[in-house]
Order: sequence, then C-alpha cells, then structure tokens
Amino acid sequence: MDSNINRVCEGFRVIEDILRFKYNELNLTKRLKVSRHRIRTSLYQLDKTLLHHRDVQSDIGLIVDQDLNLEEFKSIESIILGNFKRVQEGLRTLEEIAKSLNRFEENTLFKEVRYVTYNLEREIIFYIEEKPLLTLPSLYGITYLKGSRGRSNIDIVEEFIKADLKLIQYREKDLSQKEKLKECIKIRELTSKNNVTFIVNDDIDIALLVDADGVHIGQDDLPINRVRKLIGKNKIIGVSTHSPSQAKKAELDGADYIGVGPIFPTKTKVNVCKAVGLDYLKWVEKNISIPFVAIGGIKEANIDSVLSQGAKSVAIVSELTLSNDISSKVKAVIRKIEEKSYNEV
Ligand SMILES: Cc1ncc(COP(=O)(O)OP(=O)(O)O)c(N)n1
Ligand SMILES: Cc1nc(C(=O)O)sc1CCOP(=O)(O)O
Ligand SMILES: [Mg+2]
Repeated sequence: MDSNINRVCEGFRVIEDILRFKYNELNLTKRLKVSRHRIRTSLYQLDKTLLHHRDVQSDIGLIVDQDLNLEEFKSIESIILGNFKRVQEGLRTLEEIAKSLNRFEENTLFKEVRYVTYNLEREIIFYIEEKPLLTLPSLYGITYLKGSRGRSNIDIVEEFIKADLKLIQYREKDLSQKEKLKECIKIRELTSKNNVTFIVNDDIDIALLVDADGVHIGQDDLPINRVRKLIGKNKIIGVSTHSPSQAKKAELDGADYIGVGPIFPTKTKVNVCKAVGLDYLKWVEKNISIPFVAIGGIKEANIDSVLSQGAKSVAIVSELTLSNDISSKVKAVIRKIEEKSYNEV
C-alpha cells in the first residue's frame, strides 16, 4: 500500500509540475493537487504505520523501475499519459487492497479519485493538443530603424510583406512607447491583412495591446513562465540564447522557439556577447527539439555555412534593412535557403 500511495502521488506530481511550470495552467494544476492531497491525507494515520514496513532494498519493483526506458518518453504528451497510467493503476491496486482490509471508506475514495483522473486526463490532453508546434519560416525579418537608410519601420514592413516574408519582428530601440504603440497598431493591421506572423521584441504590454502573435525576449527580460502568464498559452514566446545551458533552459521553461546567436560579429545589437560561432548552432541542431532561428552577422554571402550546420530558419537584420532593393535581397536569400533544403531531400 505504501509503495502504491507513493506511486500515485509521484505520478500526480509529475503532471502537476508540467502544467504548472511549462504551461502556467493554474486551474488544472490545482485540481491535480487536490486529488493528490486526498490520497495523502486520507491515509495519514495509516501512512505512519506503513512507513515502518517500508523496505526499499528488497522491493522487486525497484528492479522493474530501473528497467524503465526513459527514451520511450519522448513527448510531453507521452510523459503525461504515462503518469496518468501510473496513477490509475496505483489507485486500482489501492482499491483492491483497501477492500481486502475492509477499509470501505478508503476503497470509495480511491475509486472516486480514479474516476476524477479519467476526466482530468482527457481535459489535459485536449488542452495540450490545442497548441500546434510552431513552424518558423526560412527567413525571419526584423525592423531596424537606424539601419534603414531614412525609411520608417512601416516602410520596411511594407517592403518585407511585398517580398513575401512570412514573419516580422518589430525591434525598436529609439522611439518612445507611444510611438512604438502607434507603429505596432499599423503593423498589426498590415500583417493580419497579409497573413504574416507578427512578433514584438521586448515590449510585452505593446504586444498585448495590439494583439500581436507573440513576443521575443532576451536573457535579461522577464522569466518565460511570467511572460507566459501574461500573454497566454496560444501566443508565441521566442527567447534569445547564447549557450547550450540557456537553450536547454528556454526549452524546458516553455519557449516556442529560440534565437541562436550571434553566429558572427554584429554591430546591430549593442552589448551583445562575443560571437558564439557555428559550433553552438550545431549543438542546438543536435540537442534541442523546439524550432530555432540563427541570428547575428548573417548575410547572403556567408549564409551557406549557417545552413550547413542545420539551420532551417535564419534572421538577417542589417543586410535586409540597408538594402536599396529589399524585395530582390529577400528573394535571393530565400532562394538560397530553399535550394539547400531541396538538395538535402
Ligand atoms: C530572433 C531573435 N533572436 C535574438 C534576438 C535578440 O533579442 P534580445 O536578446 O532581447 O536583444 P534585443 O534584440 O532586444 O537587443 C532577437 N531580437 N530576435
Ligand atoms: C538582434 C540580434 N540579436 C542577436 C543575438 O545573438 O541574440 S544578434 C542580433 C543582431 C543581428 O543583426 P545583423 O543581422 O544586422 O547582424
Ligand atoms: Mg529584447
């Protein structure tokens, strides 16, 4: 009984932590917690006597658990389903044991909680499924007023859209909040009309006000779980990363994609760390399963080396915004990226 109570509570705990930390979903987290507490507290007195009988070393289940192949648990969904199975099987066993001991109150409680878990399982899987994995386009466009040869951010966004860019980030370091809001309202209108994804850099409040598709945050901005709380699960959160540990953390914390850079030296971003080079990009390609975009010092002339390290999406800032013919530049770069992926097939 002791090991089954632990099994059930541990299973609940894993699912609770995923919903709490990855999805920031309070309601489902609370309901799981209530069920877990019901199991723990109802048997509190019994629990103490159970502890005296705990004998981990001679438990054959230990060997079985060690044989569990963690590689099998590939997706969040399978981790959740696996833990619900663990909870439900544990509860079923507890029901039988309680019945054989004539503990009818506990028997009813275990049965009740087991039925609660069937509904929770369904709700949680629906909740998670609602969010499709993001696909980043091959070329990721970013505004850069200072490097736009006198053209406004709106002019640049119009050029980007004309050139068929499918994702645009508004990144503006010099205008006031009021001016940025005004531009973002206009950009939302243009991007919505043309089916273009719109991401706002830094300003979560502006992203919310204009109903942008998402935000891009840096390492010194608000933590991902707080941003998720503000913008909700259906919006995109992109996070800048400059090292393997930052990339792993962003993935675990629930980022929808990461920026990987600066690949090469860049003058566009002040106070950026030293170029991380292509090795970090290769590491991300091998070890990270959310989408990523390579950024920093990338140009049409050096893009081949970036693509050959596995990048499927590339952000080019100054070379696009400084171009006199943005449309031709965008098209030439997209052609290069698509040729590369075509040759790989
Ligand atoms: C796609 C992408 N990657 C990285 C960054 C850099 O963001 P951040 O670290 O927040 O720095 P600033 O852009 O705010 O200077 C980005 N904007 N986009
Ligand atoms: C905005 C930004 N973020 C970076 C990062 O590494 O996080 S590098 C960068 C600037 C990229 O501009 P360009 O294409 O002009 O070099
Ligand atoms: Mg930023």
